[in-house]
Amino acid sequence: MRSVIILGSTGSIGTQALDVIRANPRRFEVVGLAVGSNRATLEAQAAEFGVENTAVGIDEAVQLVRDVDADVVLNGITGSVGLGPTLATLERGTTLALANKESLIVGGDLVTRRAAPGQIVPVDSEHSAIAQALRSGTEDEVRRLVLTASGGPFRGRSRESLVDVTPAEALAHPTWDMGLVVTTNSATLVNKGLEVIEAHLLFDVPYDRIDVTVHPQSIVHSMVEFVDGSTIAQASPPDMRLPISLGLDWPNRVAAVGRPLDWTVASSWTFEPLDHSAFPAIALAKQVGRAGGDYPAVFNAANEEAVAAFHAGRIGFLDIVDTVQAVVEAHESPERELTLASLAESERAARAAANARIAKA
Ligand SMILES: NC(=O)C1=CN([C@@H]2O[C@H](COP(=O)(O)OP(=O)(O)OC[C@H]3O[C@@H](n4cnc5c(N)ncnc54)[C@H](OP(=O)(O)O)[C@@H]3O)[C@@H](O)[C@H]2O)C=CC1
Ligand SMILES: CC(=O)[C@@H](O)[C@H](O)COP(=O)(O)O
Ligand SMILES: [Mn+2]
Repeated sequence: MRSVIILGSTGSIGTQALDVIRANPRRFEVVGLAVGSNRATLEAQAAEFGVENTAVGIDEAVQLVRDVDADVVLNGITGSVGLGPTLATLERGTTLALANKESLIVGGDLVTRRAAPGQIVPVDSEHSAIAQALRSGTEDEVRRLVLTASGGPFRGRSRESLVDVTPAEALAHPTWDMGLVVTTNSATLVNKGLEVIEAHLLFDVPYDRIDVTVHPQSIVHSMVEFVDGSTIAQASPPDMRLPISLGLDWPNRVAAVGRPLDWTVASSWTFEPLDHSAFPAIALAKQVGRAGGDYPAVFNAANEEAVAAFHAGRIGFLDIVDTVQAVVEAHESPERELTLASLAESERAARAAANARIAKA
């Protein structure tokens, strides 16, 4: 029996994790639940799963992780606010099933340095796919990681045609049903930019050996190219319960957690190159990833502010990445060593810079 703490239990990742656990009551036991503010759903979940330890808000989530014994903590909180619980989990020595990519990207080596080998198990679909594919070869046999991107709801559109797109259009993801922030990030391709940095930090592969290809069907979740020219891809219908289940009990597979591909019907999987002129976010993310230090945190913080402003009707869709780019370009990294305190200050300054630009838009 694996004991599990779920952070963000009311969200898309959290509720799908509870689906996995509900279907496998002899394999998993929930010992802690944390949410942002949705107390009513939290209480219903705690009653259903018999959970005594619950938390509301980030400070309580950090305390929950510190106080409660568990085999694995699933971090399904959205945003860089998830950094505290990520660090608390690693410091306690508990396995971290990581959906909250922002905490890794923002913390960078402040996070990776605290993690024992294998302590972080990726839940993000692309990184779970890569982790599965990497089991086919040794580290020095890996030539390249290839992340797939759905292309989002605006795939194939020119930059000019995106000026007036609405939040509702941006939230109409073609293949995945996810929370508001990650869905918006899929539309701008900021999500894929973040995922390139996430892949670099998780698998220690240099940026010039991490590629992205657009795969609108979201069936191939990512690939590893090996030195002999062989490429191993992980494929399954788009359903986060599969990578979540692997995150909860890596490297063991949970039977019947997802439906397999149906080979009795005709289907096509297609791949196409990125359109960097319409979607500059991935090139920008690689630039901040290479710069390192607090640059990824600045990129993410500016994006979080711009996404909120877009949904509040304060800026247009193209202003999201334009704001991030302007904040990153104006940022001067402090000479001092990166610490949690300096990171918090860099994020605060980036949010202020983003909001100053948004106010003028
Ligand atoms: N959804 C998906 O399929 C995928 C998601 N991810 C990543 O997983 C993470 C979660 O995404 P998703 O589930 O879609 O997001 P949702 O918006 O659906 O859920 C967010 C969860 O975080 C909780 N939360 C928000 N703020 C706080 C806080 N301050 N303290 C504690 N809990 C908080 C929310 O609680 P409340 O309901 O009370 O506000 C909610 O439970 C993101 O990092 C995302 O990028 C990665 C791959 C796929
Ligand atoms: C399911 C998942 O992992 C998301 O992060 C997904 O990758 C979003 O899809 P795209 O960013 O490829 O549109
Ligand atoms: Mn993903």
